[in-house]
This record gives sequence, structure tokens and C-alpha cells, in this order.
Amino acid sequence: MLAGEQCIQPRGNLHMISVEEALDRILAEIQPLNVVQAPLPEVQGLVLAQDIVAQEDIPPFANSAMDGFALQSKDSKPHNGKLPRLRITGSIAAGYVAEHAVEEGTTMRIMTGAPVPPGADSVIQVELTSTESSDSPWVEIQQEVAPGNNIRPAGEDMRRGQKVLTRGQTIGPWEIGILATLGYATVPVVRRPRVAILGTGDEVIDIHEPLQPGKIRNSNSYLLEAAVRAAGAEAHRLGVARDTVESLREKFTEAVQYDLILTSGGVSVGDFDLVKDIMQEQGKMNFWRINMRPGKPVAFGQIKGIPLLGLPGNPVSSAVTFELFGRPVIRKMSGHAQLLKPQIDVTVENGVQEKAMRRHYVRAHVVWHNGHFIARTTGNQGSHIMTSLLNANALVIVPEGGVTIAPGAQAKAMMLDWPEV
Ligand SMILES: Nc1nc2c(c(=O)[nH]1)N[C@H]1C(S)=C(S)[C@@H](COP(=O)(O)OP(=O)(O)OC[C@H]3O[C@@H](n4cnc5c(N)ncnc54)[C@H](O)[C@@H]3O)O[C@H]1N2
Ligand code: MOO
Repeated sequence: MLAGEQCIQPRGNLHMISVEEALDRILAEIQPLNVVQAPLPEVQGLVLAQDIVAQEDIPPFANSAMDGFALQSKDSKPHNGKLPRLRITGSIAAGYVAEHAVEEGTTMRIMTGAPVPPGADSVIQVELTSTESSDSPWVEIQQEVAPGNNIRPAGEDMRRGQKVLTRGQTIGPWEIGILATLGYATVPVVRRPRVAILGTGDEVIDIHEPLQPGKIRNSNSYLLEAAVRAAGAEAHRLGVARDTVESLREKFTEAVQYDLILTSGGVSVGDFDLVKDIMQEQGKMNFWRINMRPGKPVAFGQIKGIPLLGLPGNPVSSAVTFELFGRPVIRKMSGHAQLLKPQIDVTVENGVQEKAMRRHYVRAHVVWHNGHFIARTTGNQGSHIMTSLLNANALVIVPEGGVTIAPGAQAKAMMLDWPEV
């Protein structure tokens, strides 16, 4: 600008920040939530907040790996070419403890998981023995067994004092199994974020209502609810705010009781796009507008200290910007270290002919074929074309500046159905 020249800002200022800057600025404002003791059945997908050290040996006692007979291994040796016969003195079921020891020349029936009785140093599986009848007091041992045979020693899996799980690990079904084994009825975890989801717009009606002239159904809130849950957070739909300052204020009074507020719609430059105004009135706006498509008008800031991510109303823009920004926010709040989806090189089978000046996130289906990742885009990429989301497991990234991708050319793709890295 020349000295003395007046800078006339068009409504809303055309400045757009890059996707990377937006992500940096958002994540800089987000911290992991506090640590709580959560009931074991509720910790799936959460981040462990402390190392877990075994307080007991697991298994807690030596036990049988087979249904069979507990014996002294030396008694299994054939004698003068004859198979040994041992006297059966009792039976031990899983969950019970033998009342007497196994002595030389005797044996006890034993079930898988039952404690090995004193005196026995091995178990022979039932298939390698023979009895004349089920109540016969004698059993023939048909194979010689070594000491320790079919015995699972105490502490073979986990030793008392051993660190078994590490702080920062994500808890999945297998970790839940370990925690149950160690007797953790509650687990120290980073709290699951509670996310408020707010639709905006006079045109938006609920899914139960019949369509009327000029109205559309609220798809965004339901899509976002599912996406928030898929990202590991609790989702709370707060309904739809009307296009008035009063209605938005009222909804935000409720929304600030959550850890994160997601809105959809009302962030562009229309007369009724009021989300930014309320953010400025009740909190602070950090940025507005990102150099990307779909999703340019994303606004980020806070209201009463609660982060607010204002996603665009167009359904595809809202879905894509949630994946790019909302999901990493939820993961960071949840204490995860890996926040972003991996990007890989793909061959874009059908290319991207459409020229976009903003960076374009093109919905695509990526498959592994003959040693290559092949992407096929999902048709019309308009940000109102919800069917462009169907079957899309990736976003092909077309760089800023009106770039096209020829059919069969290479591009980067963000893999939405791969774990974060
Ligand atoms: N003059 C300009 N107009 C627009 C611009 C611009 O730069 N200058 N940007 C366009 C882009 S790009 C987008 S994206 C949209 C975003 O606008 P808003 O976030 O303010 O969203 P709305 O105007 O409220 O709605 C846009 C669109 O989405 C539909 N919608 C809204 N909420 C829902 C919902 N819960 N479920 C389903 N569909 C919803 C709404 O009816 C509109 O069709 O702005 C462009 N305009
Ligand atoms: O930036 Mo908008 O999301 O393309 O329709």
C-alpha cells in the first residue's frame, strides 16, 4: 500500500490463513483434560494417566494347562517295558484347591486352570491316559512326561512389581483385559471430553419434522455427533440456534458447560452469520477463514474460556473441517500424543480437473492395488454434495493456486481410516 493510500477492507477482510497455521493456532490453545478414576468398562479409547504395575503374580498360582492327571513325572516312566498305573486319589476342579498332596504312585484328576496340587510336578493330558471306567481308581499313563509338563507357573505372564502398561498408552480391549486381570475396577485416565454441538440457522429443522418450503433438515448436528463419538469424545446435541443474537446467546450459555463447542453454520459473511459476533462479544476470536476448500469460513476462538470451533454450514465443509481440526482437538484434549492422520502418496486414477485457488481436499476412495495406493475421487465435489462423502476413506490434497491433477498422476492423500501418527 502506498503512503497516504486508504485501505478499504471488503466486508470480512479476505485474509485467509493456511491449514497448517490454523492447526498450530488451534492446538496451541488446547491442553489435555484432567485425570480421573474411571470405571473399567468406560475406559475404551482413553489415555492411561499412570504406569500400571502388577501388584500380584499372574497367574497367581501354578495351574494346569490341560484337563488330565497331576502326577510326579518320575512315575510316568515305563517300568520293565510296562506302562505305569497310578492310583487316583481325588479330583481338582478350577476354582478349588486340593485337600491333599500327590504322593509317589498316585495321581489326581485335574481340570484346566485348577491349582497344581502339592507333590505333583507335571500334568499329563487325559488323551494320553486310559482308565477302564469313569469311576475306576486306576489310570494307565501312556506317555512319559517331563517335570513342568502342562504346568503354567505362577508369575509366568506378569511378575509382581513389573510395569505392565505405560502412562500415555491408549486403552483398547486388550489393555482392558489386562487391567481386569490385575483387579483394576477403576483406572486413572485423562477424562473423556464432553463436546457441545450446536446447529444454527432459521432454515434448519429437526429430523422428525416434515419438510416445509425453504427448510432443510439438520444433518450437520447428527453427522458431527457421530464424528465426535468416533473421535472418542462424548457428544451433546444442543439443538439449533435461530438466526438471532438472543437465540445464539441463550444456546452459548448452555454450551459453555462443556469442554469444547462445535457450531455449524453462521460463520460466513451473510447478514445472519452471527457466530463470530457472539464469539467476539462473549470471548475472543483467534482466527477466521482458512485457505482451503471445502471449509474456508472456519472460525476459531473461545467463549468464557471454552474453545469454540465454528464450522461452516455446508454439510461437506462441516464434515471435512471436523476431520481436519475438530478431531485433533478432541485427541489432544484426551491426552493422545498422535494427533494427525497420516498422508501417503497415491495415484489419482481419474485425476482432479477442477481448478481451486484454495487448497482442495478432494474426497476419494483409496485402495491398495498391485503395489500402489490408487485413489478414485467420489464425483461432484460441491460442498453441499453429501454423497461425495460416501465411500470416501481419504482426502486427496490438491495444493493451493489452481492446480489440476492429470489422470494417473501422483498426489498426497490424508488417510481418514488409518490411525493417527
Ligand atoms: N458472499 C459469500 N458467501 C459465501 C461465502 C463467501 O466467502 N462469501 N462462503 C461460502 C462458503 S465457501 C461456505 S462453506 C458457506 C458457509 O457459510 P456458513 O458457515 O455461514 O453457513 P450457512 O450460511 O449458515 O449455511 C451454509 C449452507 O449450509 C446449510 N446448513 C447450515 N446448517 C446446516 C445443518 N445443520 N444441516 C444441514 N445443512 C445446514 C445451509 O442451509 C446453507 O445451505 O458460505 C458460503 N457463502
Ligand atoms: O469453503 Mo465452502 O466450505 O467451499 O463451501
